[in-house]
Amino acid sequence: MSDVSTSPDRNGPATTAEPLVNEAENRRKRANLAPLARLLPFLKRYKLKVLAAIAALFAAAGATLVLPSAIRQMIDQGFDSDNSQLIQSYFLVLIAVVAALSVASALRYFLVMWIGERVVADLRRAAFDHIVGLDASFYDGARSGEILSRLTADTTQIKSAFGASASIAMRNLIMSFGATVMMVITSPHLSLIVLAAIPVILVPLLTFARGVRKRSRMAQDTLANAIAYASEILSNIRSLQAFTHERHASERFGSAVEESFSAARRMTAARAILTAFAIFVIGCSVVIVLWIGANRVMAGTMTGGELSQFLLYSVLAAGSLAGLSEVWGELSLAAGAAERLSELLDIEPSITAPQNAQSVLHSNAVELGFENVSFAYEAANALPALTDISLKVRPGETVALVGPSGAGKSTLFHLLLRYYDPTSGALTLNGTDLRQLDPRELRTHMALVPQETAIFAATIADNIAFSKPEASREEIIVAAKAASAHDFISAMTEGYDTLVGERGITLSGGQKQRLAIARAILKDAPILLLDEATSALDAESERAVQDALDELMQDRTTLVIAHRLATVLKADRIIVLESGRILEEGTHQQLLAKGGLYANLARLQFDQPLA
Ligand SMILES: Nc1ncnc2c1ncn2[C@@H]1O[C@H](COP(=O)(O)OP(=O)(O)OP(=O)(O)O)[C@@H](O)[C@H]1O
Repeated sequence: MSDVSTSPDRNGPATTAEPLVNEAENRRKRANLAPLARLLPFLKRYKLKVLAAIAALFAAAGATLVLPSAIRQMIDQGFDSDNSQLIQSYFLVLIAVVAALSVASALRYFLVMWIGERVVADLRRAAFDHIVGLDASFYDGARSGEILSRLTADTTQIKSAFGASASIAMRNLIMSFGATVMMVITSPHLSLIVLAAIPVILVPLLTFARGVRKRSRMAQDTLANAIAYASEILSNIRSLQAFTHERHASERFGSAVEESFSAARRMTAARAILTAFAIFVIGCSVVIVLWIGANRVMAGTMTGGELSQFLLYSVLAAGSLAGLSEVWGELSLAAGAAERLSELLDIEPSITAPQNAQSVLHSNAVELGFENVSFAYEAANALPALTDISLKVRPGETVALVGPSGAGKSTLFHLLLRYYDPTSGALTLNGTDLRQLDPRELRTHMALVPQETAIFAATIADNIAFSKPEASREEIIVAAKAASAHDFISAMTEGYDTLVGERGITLSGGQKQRLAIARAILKDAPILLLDEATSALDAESERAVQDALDELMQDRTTLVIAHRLATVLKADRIIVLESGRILEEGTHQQLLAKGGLYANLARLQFDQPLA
């Protein structure tokens, strides 16, 4: 039997699921920076800070560009002892420039990092809000590890782009432009030589940088795979241990990590060579300029100060250009990440509220209807899971669903909860088509007790209040008492404040079920969807759970996937499903008398003397 609350995992290991997007397509798109534009709305929220950061950036660049000409003045005039007064004030000005540079740089750093962190925080929130609103058919094909990696690794990549890289790129752009202009002003002749050399330096640098980027992409992809695998393993750790699969898992994770290490190593080696190359080429060009300049100074066509000034500007210009080529790679990585995130943000949930959604009157008298409902899951080769189901569940009635595994019982619940819409036919609530309702509002009318209870790493009280977060402690206790859970909760060291482990690892199966029932009681919804567990509860827990369920089912329209004789005996009607069709319908006695599938199932499943 399946747990309707965790349908994404039902199709076996998530490794078989398709990746969200085609990887080759992804690589093609990564080549340009356009996807970063998608993030502009996030930036626009902080306009003032962005403007301040740009101002600080210009101030820092301006101060840096002032320094070489200050040094030239000092060399050409300062060492002349006639001007000793001048030189003193000159150094004071220089200190003021350095002070301005340091303040502007600190401001730039703070603002840019702040913006980066803020944008990523907003982006993570927006992505999470979006993801939790996506419908079941999205999760049928998604890997949770991959989604997590988008929420963490991709956003981190964007943070570094918005933080460090974007500011370095802008600073380098401004600096290379400013320094080039100053070079030309200082010495047009030497500038010509340097400008002619720029393509010789840049072309191989950019080509090489592309190789670095490709390798770094590979390192990232392999790491994402390793992380997706680890998250899959951790969420199934018990089964892993039960099948003593640890060594295999460690080997697989180990080799994924090693693969990502060697990809990172290749990237680092390429980067190291790039750095050596850049330093060599830039160094040589500086030496050549120095060489030519020195000859000009000796020939008396240039002053020593001019040459120093020019050299400093050319070092600044060349350094900025080299830096630019490096951050370009990082920016395009961030563009790749932004692209991946945008794809996720662009996925529209297919189950949405219609415009002018009708609302359901809150009342306990709810009638459910299936009118010629057929449904097939979207998965490739999926056979129809339900075919031509017509059924009415009257207000307050309890209908038990019985049938062999795969008959479509959980699918009926999925459609009622509007995880999916039927392929044809309609489901109704008090006569209104469910598609006319907001799925969120619809679900407030239903309480689901799944076969496997989702327990969160929180206190027992918080776990019960999951269905009604505003519930008071008294309400929680009343619900727990009605669910026969109060006694075992009170026996715990910290009672309702006891922390339970992730997925309720510290609780027994029966205890978790009773918490789920308490949750449903607290929700107090008029429709009850109950997926009974077959897990072997001892007789006492079974009775406790049964009492709790009886209490819960009172006066509610109830659909129950039945595994207990007690449940089918109490049901007003039993519907027998097979291969997605209704095969038989009636009370326990009527169906037994018929001697059909139900009689067979009852004999096998309930393992009880059949009255
Ligand atoms: N998310 C899904 N994607 C594709 N096919 C699915 C999905 N969920 C269920 N199915 C298929 O739909 C059919 C009906 O499944 P369903 O879970 O409703 O049966 P069930 O009667 O609840 O079975 P069980 O008692 O074993 O849980 C099965 O053939 C199943 O393989």
